[in-house]
Order: sequence, then structure tokens, then C-alpha cells
Amino acid sequence: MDNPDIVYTKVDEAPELASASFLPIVQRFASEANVTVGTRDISLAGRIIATFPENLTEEQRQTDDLAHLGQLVKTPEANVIKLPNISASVPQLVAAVTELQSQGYDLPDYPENPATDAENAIRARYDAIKGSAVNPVLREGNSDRRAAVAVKNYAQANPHRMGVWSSDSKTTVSTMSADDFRSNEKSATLTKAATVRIELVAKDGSVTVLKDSVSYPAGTVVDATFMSAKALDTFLLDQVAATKAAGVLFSIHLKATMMKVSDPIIFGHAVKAFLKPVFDQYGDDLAAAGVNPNSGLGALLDVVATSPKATEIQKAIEEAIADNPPLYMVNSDKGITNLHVPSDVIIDASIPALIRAGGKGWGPDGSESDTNCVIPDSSYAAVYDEAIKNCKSNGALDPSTAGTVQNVGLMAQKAEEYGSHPTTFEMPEAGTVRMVLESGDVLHEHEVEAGDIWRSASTRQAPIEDWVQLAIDRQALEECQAIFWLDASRAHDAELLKYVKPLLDKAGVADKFLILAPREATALSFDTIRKGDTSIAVTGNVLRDYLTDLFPILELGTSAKMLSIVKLMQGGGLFETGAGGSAPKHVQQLVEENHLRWDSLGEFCALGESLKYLAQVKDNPKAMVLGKAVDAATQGILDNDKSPGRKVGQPDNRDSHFYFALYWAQALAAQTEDPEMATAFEPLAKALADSEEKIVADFAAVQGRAVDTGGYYNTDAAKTAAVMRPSATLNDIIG
Ligand SMILES: NC(=O)C1=CN([C@@H]2O[C@H](COP(=O)(O)OP(=O)(O)OC[C@H]3O[C@@H](n4cnc5c(N)ncnc54)[C@H](OP(=O)(O)O)[C@@H]3O)[C@@H](O)[C@H]2O)C=CC1
Ligand SMILES: O=C(O)CCC(=O)C(=O)O
Ligand SMILES: [Mg+2]
Repeated sequence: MDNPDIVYTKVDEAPELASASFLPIVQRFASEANVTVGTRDISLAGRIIATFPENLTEEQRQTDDLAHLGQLVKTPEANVIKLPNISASVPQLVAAVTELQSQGYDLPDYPENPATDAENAIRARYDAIKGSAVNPVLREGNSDRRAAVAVKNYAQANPHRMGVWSSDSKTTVSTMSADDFRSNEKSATLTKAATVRIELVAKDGSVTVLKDSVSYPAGTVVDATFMSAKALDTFLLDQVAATKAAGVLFSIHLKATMMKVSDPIIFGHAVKAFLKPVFDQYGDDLAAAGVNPNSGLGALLDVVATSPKATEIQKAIEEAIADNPPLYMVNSDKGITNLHVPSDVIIDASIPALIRAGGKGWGPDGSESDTNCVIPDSSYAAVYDEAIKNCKSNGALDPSTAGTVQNVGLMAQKAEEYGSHPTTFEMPEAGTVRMVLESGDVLHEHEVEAGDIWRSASTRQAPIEDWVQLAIDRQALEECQAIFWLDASRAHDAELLKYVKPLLDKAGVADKFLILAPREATALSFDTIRKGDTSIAVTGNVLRDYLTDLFPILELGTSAKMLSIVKLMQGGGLFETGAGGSAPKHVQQLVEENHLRWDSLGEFCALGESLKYLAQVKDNPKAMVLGKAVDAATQGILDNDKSPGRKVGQPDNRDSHFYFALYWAQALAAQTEDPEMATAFEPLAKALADSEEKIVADFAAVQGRAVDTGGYYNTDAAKTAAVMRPSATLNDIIG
């Protein structure tokens, strides 16, 4: 497969709709610098199609673009603009398969309860698509996420609305105090390369191999830990009762997408705890009907409707819910609760949104209320607890004066918990889990009971060293506060510190960095930004994810506006667009009223970086001219307030792309570095400016009616283009 100069990923949902409008503009402009911009499909539907070629016709088949990109990012040639894609929960995966089947793709059903070898094989292929299956493959480098200076200045000058925090808010974070992943963690650094067998030795001495031949290079930090199912259940039942007593909403916040093995199981425990009387009385009936609590209350209700005892069980569910505290809602109009779908409430976006709203969640009656935020594992819960306490004491953060928290994140080569799903297991029975080295020595072991969730995570030496260097480089550039968010009392962090401290000493910069546990680091970072200053958070992979939503959502209103660069370890660049997700709510709004509120600022920032990077590595000065003009265009969008409005009737995503093209062309026509390019773009700039009124009117005219893009997961390209490119005038100019 020949690679274009820049790969622009084909994804799902709102960003993919935006691409239908934006990509033709990018390709047109790039062609003037002989830069090719092509797509590779990493969408959920595309990945499903690529997985089952033997079921499909020649025309339906697709190449495995993710595998291709996975190779590309390990080469210096990589220049990839990565848009956010769906990390599918089981309900999303099933919905995508159902849609593709309805479109004539002869795909197998997702086997919820595989019984035969053939079903197990299908299930294994689908499970490889499930959850966060794309980012860990592409992220062959560490993460540098921050707000571009222009974006930050704009946010200060045009602060978004913030909810009011009162000191007597009853919103809290609740987390386990023992027997969770945090407290059971063991960690060791391998002095030489090793291959490990993970086994469960049952009480009767019989051995089950959970995973054979897991190889690690020398220097790898290997962790093992487990969450006790009993302790989790006790904790969850206590929380349901405590939430009711406090008179607030019950909510649970997990990362069922990225932590695709452990977190759906924890979610299932929460569903069972919330419906305890139902499971106590009808457990056998629910199992017989094929209920899997890990898929959520929504799927449970669908399955119950098919049970012979449907009416009886439905009544018991209603009673249990009525007897419980009110649930935090995803959509109160549609009755979709926090417990309906494991991927609807994702902790990195959900808690920051709640903090932005003054600590309020939406209740079943559609009104705002204080909330108990249940975060079972205590490894990182202190960050949100401290952030909430900070807002209770000091009020909401003021985006007009707040400084900024940037992030340097350890991410490469599936670092830490986010790489742990192949080595995460729900214990089939009680016993001892052991990680055994080839020598027979035991690296780590834990006594477990049936149902406990055991996992091992690893972090390699080269990514750790690269991460520390990136932190040193960023701190030297910014000359600001920089904090390693590491907790010396936690097993894994203590091992990391054995790398970090000597590397800082060796570089002679130890005095430029603080090392603080997450709670203390949160407190200090809030103090710093409340004073208007900058702090660099140097974190592991999970906090990279959490903090690059938390601080942007408070400072900028959304993480969509972040610059997100992954400097690949083998050379090459991966430019992620924003730090948020694929905003399913935005698709719904487009389909219902033809308004797309998706903000492509993240794409603009990534495009500028990608072009400038290309200019350097391919020695293409025209690409540099294009890239610099992207920065001017982005500035123009901000200065002239051309970002999309939220409501139907306001200018939307398509308008913002038109203005981006206008400002981009004007900047190119005005620059003097490359007169040939200036001449080439002059007529385009003029045509766009002359037609402004007509094009904006074309866009305004289509809003307010339902539209059809031919599918949700697998949209029809022609129908989508018709919806997203409704101005014939603009289309003619772009060509
Ligand atoms: N890098 C990646 O590939 C990532 C993928 N995901 C995936 O995205 C999906 C949704 O995840 P979720 O956690 O709900 O997060 P999202 O970031 O998609 O949505 C949360 C909210 O953030 C706001 N938002 C996010 N991006 C934009 C944007 N570009 N313009 C305007 N507003 C924006 C919207 O707020 P409002 O509704 O108020 O307009 C949106 O509803 C999941 O399938 C998840 O797996 C999630 C994170 C990263
Ligand atoms: O890959 C995913 O599922 C989410 C990634 C994410 O949230 C992030 O990197 O910020
Ligand atoms: Mg995230």
C-alpha cells in the first residue's frame, strides 16, 4: 500500500461527519504544495469489515488499515493525523454489526455466550476490535498535550460559562480504602529480559495457565495487582445506601473503553449491587435468559423482555430502582441512566463535565443535583476528590484568569494500566495467581478468591527514558513549574522513581522538578493556575488521559481544542486532534436538525503541526508555508469568533470550515516567502471572499430539518457528502 504524505484517519461519529466537509478543503490546498493527503480507515465499522473478509463479497471487503498504520508508526516516514474513534463497548459493537448486517454484510452475530469452538473463535476476533483497540496500536510514542498559546489567550478573553460551586455542595468522590488495585499492587523492575507464565494454582493444587510466554525486555517495570470482588460488592452496597442517606444522585465513573476487560466487570458489579433484590430473587432466571450485567441495564431490560417471567421481573426492577437513590442520568428525557451502557459515562470526560457544572449531575426528573461520584479503585480517585474539594473551598475556576496545566504523558508501547487487558483475568476459582519466570522463580503472587479481578501491567525502559527526556525538554522551553505526579508510597510509582531521579540528576535538572503524589500534585496545580501560571504535569498513562480532559474542560470549556502531539520513538509524528472523543450527542443533533456543533479546532491545530513537520522531514518549504498559514487561519477563526454554535440556526461546523478555508487562502495569498504560492492562492482567496454571503446563506438554509447519512456506524459516503457539503458555490470553488 503506497502511503500518502499525510494520513488523515477515517473515523466515526461527529469527527467523521466533520471530515466530509473539511478533508476536501485540506486536499485542495495541500495539492498546491505537492502534498498528498490520503485516508486510512480505523472506524469501528471499517475494522469489523476488515476482520471478516471470508464472509464478504469482493466489493464489500476492506484492507486492514489499522494493521497497516500500526506498522507505519514504527517508521520515520509516519505522518498521521489521528482523529478520535469509537472504542466500542459490547452494546456499541453489537449495534455496529447489526447495522452492517442490515446493509447486506453477511457478518456473524457477536456471540455473547459462546458455546462451541467456532463461536469462541468468532468471539475472539470480535474481542480484538472491542474497547480501545486503536490508540494503543498507534501510540508508539509519548504524549505532549497542551493548549496552543492562541487558543489559551482566546479562552481567557472569551471565557465559557462555568457552574457555581458552593462550599456546602454535597457532591463527593467515594473510593475503596482496601483490597483494590491500588492497595494490592506489587511491582518489580526486571534486570534482564524475561518470559513469564501467569498461572492460577487452585486450593487443590491444580494449575490453570492464564497466559503463557509473556515476554519483556530488560529494564521493564512489571506490576501485578487485583481487586477483591467481595470488597467491591461490599463497597458498592455501602455506597448505594450512603447515597440514599445523603439525598444525592448515585453515579459510577469508569473507563470501560480503555480498560476493556476490568472495567466492564466492575460495571457489572455495580448493576448487580443496584438491583440486588432482583438478582437475589431472579438470578437464575436472568442467567437463563442470557443476561450479562457487564453490558448494562439497557441490555438487561431488553433481555428481560424476552423472559417468560418478564412482567414479574420488570416489576421487581421498578421496585428496586424506586427504593434506591436517584441515578445520575445520561439522558433524562429518554430515561437512559448511568447504568444503561458501560461506555456512556467515561470517567475522563464525565467528572470534569460535572466539575465544570458546579458539581451537578442530571437526575431522573431532568433537574440538576449534587452527586456521589463512585470511583471504585483508589489509584487516581484522589485527583478528582481534591479537585472537587478545591472548588468547594475556592469556588469554580475562573477561565478568564486561570493559567494552564500542560501534560507530558508516559504512553508509548502500551505503558502501564492501559496496556494491561491481555493480562487481566476474572478469577474462575480461589487460589494463588503467580507470575513465574523461566527459572521457576516467582516474580509476583497474590492469594485470590473466585471473581477477583487480577491484572498485570508493564512499562518498558525505553519509553520511560524518552518520557523523562520529553519532560526535560518541555520544561526547558516553558521554564515553568513541572511536577512528576508520582506517589512514592505506591509500588509501581516507586519503581518508576528509580528511573526518574537518576535521569534528572544526570541531566542536572533535578531542581527544576517536583515529585508529588496525585492528591498533592492536584492541590498545587490548582493553586498555580488560580494564580494565572503554568504547570507541566508529567504523568503516567492514566493521568495523561484524565488530566488532558480535566484541565482543558475547566480552562477552555472542552478538550477538543487541545494540541496533542505524539513524537514517535522511531521518528515520525502522530498528531492527535484534541483530547476528547467522538461526541455521539453531536451526531444525534445533526441527524435530527442538521446542525453539527463539533468544533474542529483540534483538527486545525493537528494539521498545522503535521504540515510543518512534513516540511522539515521532506525538505518541502511549500509545506512550511502551508503550515504557517494554518496557524494564521486558526487565529482568524478565534479572533473572528467563527467556531460552531451549539444550537440549531447558529453557524455550525461547516461554517467554521468555510471561514478556515477563507483565512487560510488569505494568509497564503498575503505571505511573501513563496511568491508562487501567493499567486496560486490569490484567486481562491478572492473567490471565497466574494462568495461569503452566498455560502453562509447556503449553510443556513439547510438547517432545521432531519437528514439521512445512510447509517450511523457505516455511513453512505455520497449521502454524507450531500449533507456536509450543501453549498454548490463552495464546492465549485474548492473543486
Ligand atoms: N482519542 C480517542 O480516540 C478517544 C475516543 N473516545 C471515544 O469517544 C466516544 C465518546 O466519548 P465521551 O467520553 O463521551 O467523550 P466526548 O469527548 O466524545 O464527549 C464529551 C463531550 O465533550 C464535548 N466535545 C468533545 N469533543 C468536542 C468537539 N470537538 N467539539 C465540541 N464539543 C466537543 C461535547 O460536549 P457537548 O455535548 O456539551 O457539546 C461532548 O458531548 C466513545 O466511543 C469513546 O470511546 C473518547 C476519548 C478519546
Ligand atoms: O482510546 C480511548 O478509548 C480513549 C483515549 C483517550 O481518552 C485519550 O487518549 O484521551
Ligand atoms: Mg481521554
